[in-house]
Amino acid sequence: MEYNVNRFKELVLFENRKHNLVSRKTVETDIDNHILDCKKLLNYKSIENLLVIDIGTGAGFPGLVLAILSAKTNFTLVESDFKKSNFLKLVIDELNLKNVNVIRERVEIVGRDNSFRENFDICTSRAVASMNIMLEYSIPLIKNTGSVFMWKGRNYRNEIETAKAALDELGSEVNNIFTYNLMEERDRAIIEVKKNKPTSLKYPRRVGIPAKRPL
Ligand SMILES: C[S@@+](CC[C@H](N)C(=O)[O-])C[C@H]1O[C@@H](n2cnc3c(N)ncnc32)[C@H](O)[C@@H]1O
Repeated sequence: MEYNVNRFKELVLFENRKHNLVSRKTVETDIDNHILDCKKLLNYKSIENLLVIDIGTGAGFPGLVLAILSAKTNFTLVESDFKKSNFLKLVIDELNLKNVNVIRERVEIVGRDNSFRENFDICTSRAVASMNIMLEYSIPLIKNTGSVFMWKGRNYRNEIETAKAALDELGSEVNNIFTYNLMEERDRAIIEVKKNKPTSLKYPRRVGIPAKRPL
């Protein structure tokens, strides 16, 4: 497993020189922290044997890192960007990972597709959109009583405050907040939101609308 994490690291650094997958200025120094940040979920939650969907995986955070570390868990990675989704597929092939698949599509479209809708035990996402927008992307995809885990910075309380209407409208509530130190004291949080009822077919709205007119 550690070998695969190290190989993933090498591939990010190598491919990043050709394609702009992660901010070039900081990736060489920050990559270990990005990986550590992703791993933190496993300190709080056992994800073994679950069906997980990761939204906006980018170059692999957190969905691909967690997939490398959790061979018994099945991951679907949603990433609309062509270069990034190709990179995710390249890593999956190189490491011969059998527990991951990649969907190159906007999540608003995936969330309206019956083969994905209300299908996952948990959803993860890091640095994709503010919490109110993320809720509209993620809640339709998880099963009733499933959970969404959102990686946030120290500003998470404001995000929760702004997301109150979205939490309500989507029949969900903040269940837990895990805070930890990454670069500084208590600078990171993973917010767990629990779904309490099936999602109205109204959500997610059309591509671009959740971000343009957040709930
Ligand atoms: C800032 S990056 C973060 C990537 C990664 N999660 C991380 O923590 O490094 C946000 C990613 O989300 C993807 N994304 C944003 N909105 C999306 C949407 N509606 N559907 C699918 N992917 C989306 C972008 O293409 C981008 O790769």
